[in-house]
Amino acid sequence: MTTNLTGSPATTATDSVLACQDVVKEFHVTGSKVVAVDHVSLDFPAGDVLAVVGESGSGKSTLARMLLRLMPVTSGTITFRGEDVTDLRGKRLRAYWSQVQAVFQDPFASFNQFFPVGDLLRRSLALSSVGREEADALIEECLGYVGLTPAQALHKYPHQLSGGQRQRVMLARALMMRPKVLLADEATSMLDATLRVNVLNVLHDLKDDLGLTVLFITHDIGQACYLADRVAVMEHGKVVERGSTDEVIFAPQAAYTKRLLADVPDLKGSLKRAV
Ligand SMILES: Nc1ncnc2c1ncn2[C@@H]1O[C@H](COP(=O)(O)OP(=O)(O)OP(=O)(O)O)[C@@H](O)[C@H]1O
Repeated sequence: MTTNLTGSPATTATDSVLACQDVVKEFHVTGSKVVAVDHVSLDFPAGDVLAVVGESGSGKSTLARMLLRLMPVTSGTITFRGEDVTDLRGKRLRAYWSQVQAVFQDPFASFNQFFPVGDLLRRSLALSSVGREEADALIEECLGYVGLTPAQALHKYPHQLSGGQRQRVMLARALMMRPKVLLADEATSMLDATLRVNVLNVLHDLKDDLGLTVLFITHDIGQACYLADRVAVMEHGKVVERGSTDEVIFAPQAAYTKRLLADVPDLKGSLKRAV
C-alpha cells in the first residue's frame, strides 16, 4: 500500500500528482550489488512542497533520477496523475518530461557559456510551436516568477550572473514548460547563505503562485524544514521517517533523523523566529 508523506494511506492514485510504489534500484559493480533505493513508496500530493533528506549516499539522487524517468527502476512503479509512467517511451515520455521539470545543483553545467541567457531560453522553446513574440512574453512572465526582469538577464552571458541569478534563470527555464511538478535536486547547495534563502523563498512562492508541486532533494535537514510542508528522511536507500515538517522536527522517531537534527542545533529556534 502506498502512503503519503504523513504516513497515512493514499486513498486513490489521483490524490497525488506523482507517486512511487515499492521502487527498488540495484547497481551491480564488479561482482557486488549496491541497493541504492530499497523498496521506497512515496506519494506527492498536488500543491505541496515535499523534501527528501538524507546524507550523501542515502539514495536521494537515484530516487530523483528514477522519478524523472532518466534511469530505469529495477522494480516498482512510478505513477503521474494516476497513470503508470514506469515504462513510458517516445512521445508520451517527452510529454511526461515537459510536465515534470528539474533543476540541479550546478546551473553552470546546464548553460552553454557562449550564448546570452535570452538565446538559451528561446532555444529551450525551439521544439514547441510558440512564435517569437509569444516566446518572449512567456520568457518575461517566467523570469518574473523568479524575481528577474528581462533587462537583468536576457542580454547577459551566464558568467555575468551571480550563482543565485543563474539558478533562478534555470527555474524560469523549467517554468516555461508549464510543469505540474518541479524537482529541485540539491538546487541550492552551491549557493552562499543569502542566495540560498533567496532561492528557497522563490521555490516557496512558486508553490503558492502557480500551485506547483515541488520536490526538494537535499542533504540539509535545515533547508528541508525551512521550505517543505512534509519531509521524508532516507538512510541507506530506505525511507526511515516521514511526516509533516513539524512532526519531523518536534517528534522525530528514527535515531537517524534525531542525529541529523542534532547537527542543526538552532533549527527549532530559527523556525520559531520565522513564524
Ligand atoms: N551509477 C551507479 N553505479 C553504481 N553505484 C551507484 C551509481 N549511482 C549511485 N550509486 C550508489 O548508490 C548509492 C546511492 O547514491 P545516490 O547518489 O543516489 O545518493 P545521494 O543520497 O544522492 O548522495 P549524494 O548526496 O552524495 O549525491 C551510493 O552508494 C552510490 O555509490
